[in-house]
Amino acid sequence: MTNETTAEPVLELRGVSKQYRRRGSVTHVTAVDGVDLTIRRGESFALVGESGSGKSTLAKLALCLERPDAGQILLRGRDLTGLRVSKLRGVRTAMQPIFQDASASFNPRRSVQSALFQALGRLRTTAERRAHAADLLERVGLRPAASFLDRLPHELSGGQRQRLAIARALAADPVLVVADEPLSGADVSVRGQVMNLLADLQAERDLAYLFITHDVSLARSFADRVGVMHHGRLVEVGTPEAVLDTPSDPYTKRLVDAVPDIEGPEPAPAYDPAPADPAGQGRT
Ligand SMILES: Nc1ncnc2c1ncn2[C@@H]1O[C@H](COP(=O)(O)OP(=O)(O)OP(=O)(O)O)[C@@H](O)[C@H]1O
Repeated sequence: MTNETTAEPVLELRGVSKQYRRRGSVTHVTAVDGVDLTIRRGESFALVGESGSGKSTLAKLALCLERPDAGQILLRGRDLTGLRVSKLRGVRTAMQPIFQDASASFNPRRSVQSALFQALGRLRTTAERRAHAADLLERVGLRPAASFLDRLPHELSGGQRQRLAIARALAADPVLVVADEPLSGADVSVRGQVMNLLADLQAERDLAYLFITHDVSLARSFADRVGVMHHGRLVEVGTPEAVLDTPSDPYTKRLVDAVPDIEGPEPAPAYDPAPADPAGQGRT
C-alpha cells in the first residue's frame, strides 16, 4: 500500500467514455461517462458501485480489452488509445487481469504448467520457464509446486484456481493488476488468504491494483483510495475514510447505508491483515 501522491502514474484515464448499443435497438447505454482517474505505482484503488454502474466496463477499458469512444488511456505515460492491436499486445502485458471466475479464464485442456509457460513466453529456455513457474506456484501457496504443474484447471479447488490466476498474472511481471470481483463466491477463509496474498505481493513488487468490488467493507480495509461509480460516472474519489465515513455524494451515502454489516455486530471478515497462509496447504 502507498499513500504517496508523488509515485509514478501507472494508469491514467482522461475523459474516458464508452457506450454500448442496446440489443435489438437503435438506442445506446452509456456504460462509462467521462471518467478521469490516475492510479499510481504501489497504490490500491478500489472501485465500488452497484450492479450496472459501469465498473467492469471501466476495467475492460483500462485493460484495453475495449476501446473507448472518447478520452485517452495512458499506461506509464504512453497513450494506448490509438495503438494498433499488434502494438497493443506487447504493451498490454504490463497490465494483468484477475477475473471473478478463474475457471472460465483457463483453457480446460491445458495443464497448470502450460498455462504458466504461455505467460512466461519471454523466457528463452524451457528450464528457465519451468523454474520460474515453480517459483510462482510456491509464491502463491500452491505447494509443492511439482505436484501442481501437471494438473488440469478443473483438478484444483476454486481457491487454488484463484491462486493460479494470480500466479499467471504475476508471470507477466505486471505493473498493474486489474482484479474484477476476484473473491465473489469464495468462502470467508479463502477471501482472507487471497487478500493477504495480494497485499503481500503488492508490497514485494510495488504493484498497483485496480480492485473492483461490491464489498464496501473490503474496499475500506484494502484500498488506499476508493472510487464510487454511479451511472458510468466516478462520482466520488478519496481515501476510504473520507469517501465511506463522510461521503459527500448522496449516492455514496446510500451505497454505504445499504451495507448493514459495515459497522454492525458482524463485520465482514474480508481481509485479515495477518501474514498470508505460510504453508498454503489447505485446499482453498
Ligand atoms: N457488451 C455489452 N453490450 C451492451 N451493454 C453492455 C455491455 N457491457 C455492459 N453493458 C451495459 O453497460 C452498463 C454497465 O455495465 P457493467 O458490466 O460495466 O457494470 P458493473 O458495474 O460492472 O455491473 P456488475 O457489478 O453487475 O458487474 C450496464 O447497463 C450494462 O448492461
